[in-house]
Amino acid sequence: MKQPIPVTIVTGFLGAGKTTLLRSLIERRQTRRLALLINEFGEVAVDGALVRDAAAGDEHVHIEDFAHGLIAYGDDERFVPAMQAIAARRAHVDHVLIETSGLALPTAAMALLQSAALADDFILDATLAVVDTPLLLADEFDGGATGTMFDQQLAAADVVVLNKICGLDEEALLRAETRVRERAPNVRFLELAFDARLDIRLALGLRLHQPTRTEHMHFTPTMPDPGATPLAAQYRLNGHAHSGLGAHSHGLSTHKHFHEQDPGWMSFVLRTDAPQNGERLHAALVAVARAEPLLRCKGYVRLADEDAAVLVQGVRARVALSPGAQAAPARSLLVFIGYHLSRARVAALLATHTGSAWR
Ligand SMILES: Nc1nc2c(ncn2[C@@H]2O[C@H](COP(=O)(O)OP(=O)(O)OP(=O)(O)O)[C@@H](O)[C@H]2O)c(=O)[nH]1
Repeated sequence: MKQPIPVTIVTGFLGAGKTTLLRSLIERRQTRRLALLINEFGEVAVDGALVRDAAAGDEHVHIEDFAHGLIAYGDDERFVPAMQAIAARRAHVDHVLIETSGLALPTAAMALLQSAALADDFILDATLAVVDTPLLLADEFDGGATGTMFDQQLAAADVVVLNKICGLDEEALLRAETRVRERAPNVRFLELAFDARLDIRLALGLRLHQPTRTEHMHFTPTMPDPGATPLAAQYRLNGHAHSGLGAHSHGLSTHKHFHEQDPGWMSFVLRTDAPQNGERLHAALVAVARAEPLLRCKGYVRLADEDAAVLVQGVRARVALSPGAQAAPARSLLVFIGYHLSRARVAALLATHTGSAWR
């Protein structure tokens, strides 16, 4: 019988460090042959480009990205075929990693792995949720759409990775751990990470899920099979009970969340032809994050006297510009993500602070 390929799902709120974690796992892959699926909320695949840079043409790392989308429950047209294509190359793949968008729940991918189309070829190894620990400690995930998304991602995770911990003392780490445990009591492991660097043995090959193949069945009031496991002994899979009962109980994350993305979440791209001044652009992005509900910005820009692209990474008002791996683009391009974020206001603020038109 063929062995199912283990799959690790990496979730976490916008900017938590999911892509950084994947990059670091690629660097530490040793002999493992990896296939990665990257799902971004924004319409431009910045994360895919960053992960490709880390893989640097390594033939044992296969990367596929779907920008501007969500791996959705049932009505997704790309996820299942992409996974089936990986299954067809199974002799060359030891482990699959799926990065969900920062605004997606991992549960859609988790459930699809158990569908008839994929269950014979794949097994969920673990779901990891990466957390921006300073933002957690600053109560930035309390309440509202952000807090709801954060809690739902955590609730689906087996392992929580407390990331961005440089500068935090023991007492702060304990507080962060307590907050995660309070918010997501079912999380099994907590890991600490600097720059999302995890020992690969703590990330891959955890085998936290049993092989189960359940069609998406709804509860029927029949007697259980004599051999069915008691419900209490089953592995939790985000509200879906898995047993011979074919029960289907909804927990925190119902299917609704995959079908009806909250329309308040906005993502748009702004571009400019004018070469930028790094310091002014940095100050402009900090000003936008302070004035508007901006949660994430990222992209590549052209600076006035640089031949290489400059990578912009902003998580709220924490903005960093660093040298990118490729040549400077003809037009600078930034993706902005936020809740009820106004494209017009962000463009106007950028124009005021940088002196160039952003459209
Ligand atoms: N200071 C600090 N920054 C970090 C750490 N880990 C990641 N970052 C930075 O946080 C920013 C966001 O990291 P990403 O890995 O792109 O986050 P992400 O979760 O993939 O983001 P989205 O896909 O947009 O949701 C980048 O600027 C990273 O360099 C860390 O441990 N410490």
